Amino acid sequence: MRYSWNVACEVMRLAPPLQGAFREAITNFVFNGFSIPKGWKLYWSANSTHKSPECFPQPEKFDPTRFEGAGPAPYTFVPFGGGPRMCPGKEYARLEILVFMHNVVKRFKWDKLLPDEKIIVDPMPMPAKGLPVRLHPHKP
Ligand code: HEM
Repeated sequence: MRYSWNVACEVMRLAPPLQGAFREAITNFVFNGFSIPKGWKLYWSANSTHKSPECFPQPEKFDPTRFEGAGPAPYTFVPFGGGPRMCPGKEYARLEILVFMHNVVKRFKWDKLLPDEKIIVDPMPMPAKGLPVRLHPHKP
């Protein structure tokens, strides 16, 4: 299910379920010309890294092939964070997502009832009206 996971990753790139999180600087350092003192709280943003054209050419384009081969450079695709505090539920989430996708795709064709439904971020991205769909079983 490599392609399915590439599709799921591309969805999480464009709409990361968690926008980012906080860290504390453990030493003084300079980043992009900004001096960050030890002890400062920092916010790392999955959303802005995922939309950077340097990391992801044509960042607004939905393209699961970005994840083929070696895939994105380390620490550019971070829906589950990175480093020692990276999400410990990543593999469980992957299993759940793939099982869900497999069952929906194998059993149903589906239509969105609200084609232009907006996504609201509060603080997680969610379809504004709960994503109502009509399911059509492949085998009635
Ligand atoms: C699509 C699903 C999920 C996404 C996108 C996600 C994302 C994240 C992110 C971005 C972090 C912060 C990592 C960091 O600070 O570097 C995190 C932390 C965490 N996640 Fe998840 N997560 C998901 C599912 C889960 C599941 C299913 C579980 C448990 C069964 C879980 C448990 C945790 C825990 C306990 C932490 C805190 C880890 C720590 O601070 O050491 N997550 N997750």
